[in-house]
Amino acid sequence: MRSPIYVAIDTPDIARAKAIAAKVKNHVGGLKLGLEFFSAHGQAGVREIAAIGLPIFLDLKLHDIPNTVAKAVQALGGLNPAILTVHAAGGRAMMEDAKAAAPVGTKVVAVTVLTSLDGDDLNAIGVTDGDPHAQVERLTRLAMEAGVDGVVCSGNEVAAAKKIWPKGFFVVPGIRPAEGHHGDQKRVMTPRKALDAGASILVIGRPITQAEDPDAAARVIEATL
Ligand SMILES: O=c1ccn([C@@H]2O[C@H](COP(=O)(O)O)[C@@H](O)[C@H]2O)c(=O)[nH]1
Repeated sequence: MRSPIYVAIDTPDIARAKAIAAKVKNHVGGLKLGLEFFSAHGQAGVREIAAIGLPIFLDLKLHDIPNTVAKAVQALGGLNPAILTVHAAGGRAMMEDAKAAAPVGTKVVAVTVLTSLDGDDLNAIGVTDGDPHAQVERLTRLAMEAGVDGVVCSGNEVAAAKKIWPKGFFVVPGIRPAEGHHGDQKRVMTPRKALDAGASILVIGRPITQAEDPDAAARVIEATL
């Protein structure tokens, strides 16, 4: 069975991105490319990384009016990403139109509450109950009604999201293999606990990419699953 680990290759340096991808390719399930890489290298860069042969998760977190997002999804369609993200906060019509515009084999997944946000951050942007859990539940229901394939949430909420949407696809970032430095992530969980709670895939960046030996780091994490 394919590993649930998708490595977040967050760098604008294409040589470094290729080197990391080549190192980890035998022990992970896929590669995630996000805004940092895409802003630097666009679709041509994505094709170069896809040539390594692993499924590509294009994490662009699209968030705009429905027509604009649908046209962007259409423009990205030729890349046939395995997974593509939009923001659930863009609303139901935006998610419906994103799904309708995506290629048949692409899972469209909606970001609920970024794992870098906590209750105080939510209060500051007007989510008045300031409760990440409640907001993830609310946006999971909306994403399910909109007909996308699943949601992105932290390991802390994935069990509740799965209860709402048993057939959903759950992407869990904010993965930290051990206690210690979380960087900018505020809602974190270990890989084992996140899988047990219901994650479909685990997104792991710096704990692998910043390791001296990224392949060894991926294998150590895989052994805990
Ligand atoms: O809520 C979210 C949504 C996406 N991400 C992305 O996942 C990786 C996490 O990287 P780490 O280095 O493991 O922290 C990164 O690419 C984010 O853009 C997220 O962290 N949280």
